[in-house]
Amino acid sequence: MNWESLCKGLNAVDRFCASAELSGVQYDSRQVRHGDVFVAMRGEATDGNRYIEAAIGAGASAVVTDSREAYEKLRREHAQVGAAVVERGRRALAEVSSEVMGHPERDLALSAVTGTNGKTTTAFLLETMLRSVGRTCVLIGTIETHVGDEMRVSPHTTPESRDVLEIFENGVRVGATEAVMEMSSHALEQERVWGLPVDVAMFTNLTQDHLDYHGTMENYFAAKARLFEGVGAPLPRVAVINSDDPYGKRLIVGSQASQLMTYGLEPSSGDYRAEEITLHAGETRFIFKTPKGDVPIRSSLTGRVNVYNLLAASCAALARGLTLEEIVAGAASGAQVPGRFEVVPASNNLTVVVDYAHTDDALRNLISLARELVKERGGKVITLFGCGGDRDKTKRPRMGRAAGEGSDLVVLTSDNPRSEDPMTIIEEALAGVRETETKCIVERDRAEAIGLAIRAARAGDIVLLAGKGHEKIQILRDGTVPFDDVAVAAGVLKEIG
Ligand SMILES: CC(=O)N[C@H]1[C@@H](OP(=O)(O)OP(=O)(O)OC[C@H]2O[C@@H](n3ccc(=O)[nH]c3=O)[C@H](O)[C@@H]2O)O[C@H](CO)[C@@H](O)[C@@H]1O[C@H](C)C(=O)N[C@@H](C)C(=O)N[C@H](CCC(=O)O)C(=O)O
Ligand SMILES: Nc1ncnc2c1ncn2[C@@H]1O[C@H](COP(=O)(O)OP(=O)(O)OP(=O)(O)O)[C@@H](O)[C@H]1O
Ligand SMILES: N[C@H](CCC[C@H](N)C(=O)O)C(=O)O
Ligand SMILES: [Mg+2]
Repeated sequence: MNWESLCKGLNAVDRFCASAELSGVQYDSRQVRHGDVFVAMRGEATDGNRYIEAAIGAGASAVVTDSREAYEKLRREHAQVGAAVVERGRRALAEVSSEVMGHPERDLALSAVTGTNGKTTTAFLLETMLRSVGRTCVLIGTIETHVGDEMRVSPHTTPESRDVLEIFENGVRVGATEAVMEMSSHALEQERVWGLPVDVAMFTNLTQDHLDYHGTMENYFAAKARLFEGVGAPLPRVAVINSDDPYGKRLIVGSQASQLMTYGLEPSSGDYRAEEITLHAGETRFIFKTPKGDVPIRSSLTGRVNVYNLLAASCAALARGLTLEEIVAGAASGAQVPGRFEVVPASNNLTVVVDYAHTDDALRNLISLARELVKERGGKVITLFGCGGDRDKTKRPRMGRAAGEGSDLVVLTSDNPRSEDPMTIIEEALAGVRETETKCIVERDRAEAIGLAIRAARAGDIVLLAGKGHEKIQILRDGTVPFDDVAVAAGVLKEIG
């Protein structure tokens, strides 16, 4: 690709078309290789424009900048380098990446899921269903990225457009026809998904999280709603929306998609419903009621929240052309989603569960599920949790309260403290636990705390290890260390025999 032809198509305020061959696109100067175009964007932590010299030093042939000043400097000092100044860096990044990579997004039918909780699980479920009918898929989300059969680790839930498009391009190469991805509110707000044509858009739910970033629930909702408006792309063809959720109801009223599929458990709500639900540890069954007929769904996922996730994925699978029978088979073939109600094998009648609940709503759902499961055997619910540092502080006391309200014992510990003092975070969460009568043990060291929680349990009890799910690291002020709730719990269980 030649910069001259690329920059002619770019929606730039001003540009300088030096003759340069381009090999790739980068938005991080540290990744630039010879012949790349570097897109310099202002951020919150720093400003990509500060790294233009470094990018040119690393071999950038052209620079797209969102700073007039940087553009003028480039023109004065680097006449051999192509340059363009744009209004919005992330939009330009998406447009340039798509052009350079040959528009891979046009070759994939994209299903995207947003909402506070359930995105990862729903995306996994839909991918499983699509794969079960032989389609080759790309999956992008919090835990893993899949390119056909290849598995990669995910640095972000929703990467920058350049990285999404590269994954798409890799997918197209191996014959993928479908892409399933989570779209986080951060990514929608920042337009990391600019220009991606969404075929099926799914909404799970909206409850409090990320107010450090969005400020208010209305802003947070507006960011999520952007998925249904098309971000630099046409409106999604099909909107799949949870009609039991108050914010879902608002999306339904405003929906302009040519096909709207509403789902829920409440009798008066969705066109696609779950009835006759039976919930056990490791098995969920319900009748999937649809305008096209009713079928029995069985899945190895646990809990009511997963009925919602199964409904969302099933609706999306229908929209992607699967039959009801194929959906039944796909749901039954789904394996464990890592760190989502993952039961750690134990031989002593204790149930230890690792789950990614990291909001008050998710904790409440998790604890009430555990309560249902121990009810018959008269067991107790022991909940271990912590709150992430450098994240929404207002959710801390809410999480504390949610943990205290439903549990028989709370063990309050660290999650990922990041740059914050772990004890300060714990104090903020403790204020919420103290609003309840429940006994609370505080232990800042998560490994120690897991030991305390499991050792406090008796046969028949459930121990919930919440917040870190699939994560394999702990992010501390002094650095990042390997950490795995499942492995730590398995170690303790082995010790106590
Ligand atoms: C708040 C937020 O979303 N921040 C993300 C955002 O940062 P930013 O726009 O402020 O960018 P910045 O760090 O100031 O850098 C500006 C520019 O300079 C560039 N740069 C920077 C340094 C350098 O040496 N050279 C260089 O070129 C950067 O690549 C960037 O293009 O863009 C950066 C580049 O992609 C991300 O690394 C960064 O993620 C931070 C680390 C983060 O923690 N993000 C989280 C909150 C996030 O996005 N989470 C959601 C999921 C949430 C959920 O699942 O509930 C996600 O989608 O992952
Ligand atoms: N549909 C749902 N409604 C409410 N809570 C849910 C739902 N699905 C899952 N959860 C809870 O939320 C946790 C996270 O689930 P999941 O990873 O699927 O969500 P996510 O939206 O991808 O989260 P994140 O934004 O942090 O990546 C689960 O471990 C479970 O406790
Ligand atoms: N992806 C989300 C969830 C993080 C979960 C929890 N382990 C934490 O670190 O707060 C975030 O970055 O806010
Ligand atoms: Mg996720």
